[in-house]
Amino acid sequence: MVQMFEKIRGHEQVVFCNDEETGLKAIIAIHNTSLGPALGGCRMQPYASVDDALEDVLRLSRGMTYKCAAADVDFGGGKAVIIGDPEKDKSPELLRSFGQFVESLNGRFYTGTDMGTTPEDFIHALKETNCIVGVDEVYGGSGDSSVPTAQGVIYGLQATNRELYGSDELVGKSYAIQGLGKVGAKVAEQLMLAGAKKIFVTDINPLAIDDVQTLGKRLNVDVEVVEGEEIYSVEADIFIPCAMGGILHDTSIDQLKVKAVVGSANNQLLHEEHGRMLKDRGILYAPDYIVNAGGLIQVADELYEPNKERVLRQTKAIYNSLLNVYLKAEESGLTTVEASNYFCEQRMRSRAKRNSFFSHMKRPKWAVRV
Ligand SMILES: NC(=O)C1=CN([C@@H]2O[C@H](COP(=O)(O)OP(=O)(O)OC[C@H]3O[C@@H](n4cnc5c(N)ncnc54)[C@H](O)[C@@H]3O)[C@@H](O)[C@H]2O)C=CC1
Ligand SMILES: O=C(O)CCC(=O)C(=O)O
Repeated sequence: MVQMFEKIRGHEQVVFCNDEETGLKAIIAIHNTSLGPALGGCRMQPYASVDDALEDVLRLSRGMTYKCAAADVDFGGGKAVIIGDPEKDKSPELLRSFGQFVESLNGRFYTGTDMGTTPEDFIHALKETNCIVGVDEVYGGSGDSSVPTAQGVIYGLQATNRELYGSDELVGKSYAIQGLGKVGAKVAEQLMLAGAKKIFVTDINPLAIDDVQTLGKRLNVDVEVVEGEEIYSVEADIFIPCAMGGILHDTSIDQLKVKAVVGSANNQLLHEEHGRMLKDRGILYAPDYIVNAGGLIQVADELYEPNKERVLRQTKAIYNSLLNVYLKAEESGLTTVEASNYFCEQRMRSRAKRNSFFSHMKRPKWAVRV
């Protein structure tokens, strides 16, 4: 018992959802609601154990607290994981059952897609709860959140080029992209359109590789496909992780030949100390939760009635946030993650009295859907 509380230290609430009839086994973690109700996607994965699932949801939900603070949205950090194979174990009943558990939290947790789940899945959950975001526009949602996420990565790359080379220009540089899914493919396309000199890519999905190669030929950009972990050792200006987390560790950091890492993947650092290791190697690290906040900004905005223009404007703020973090890290000797955490914790402390625990219903300004 004591051990379990030790494990969830720092989190407000962890809910284990078990429905034997539909086979649902899920965990919802609410990390911190001092800025507002928790918001974060729901991942479905065939975790090897409940411990692995718990560890993932705890890390991801903590990341959401910082992401909300960095993006300046009045929401807190939460996330959910469903234990199961997204190809085999999904059913409308399972997703409705998940929706019922979300509803039982009475507006303390809003959720939507993440890896392994799609906006279509959540149409079933939406039948049981209003606390669902990111479904298609025809169902009242704001649609594909990977569009602003990819745009945010581009702003992050521009800010990083400014820091490294004194200019925002994406043109003439080389980039290494890991993962060409919803976000990575869009980033690759924008870089090619912006005149990138060369793009190294890797993905386990051959179709995603074919698409990017076809586009490279059409736009006359040199696209080189590399296998798996080779992506860590290519000679490029910036590495862009857009697949799984935990990929920046002792071995991969040793191999990196880039000047910076700027990508969408959540929880890129295996441990926070790896931020120090990157700094010591002279590699500029853009904290993932700043760079990949575009999707969050869109789904948070959706709860006040979707407005694409407003989302784009707020996503653009990623550029300045990142430059501020780089400056703070440079002046203070902190790593970029420590500098960024510092800003977020400051914001949480200053807002906590206004958006306090359980009080979102009382906030007069915004009509959060309940
Ligand atoms: N979609 C969004 O708006 C947001 C996504 N993120 C994060 O960004 C990352 C990418 O998200 P999406 O593009 O939406 O996911 P996705 O599932 O559409 O794409 C992931 C891609 O990575 C590839 N991949 C998987 N394992 C790989 C491996 N070992 N090596 C190379 N490629 C591999 C997959 O084949 C797929 O093409 C995830 O970490 C996600 O949590 C973060 C914030 C928002
Ligand atoms: O992008 C989304 O749909 C929601 C936000 C989220 O879960 C994330 O940023 O990881």
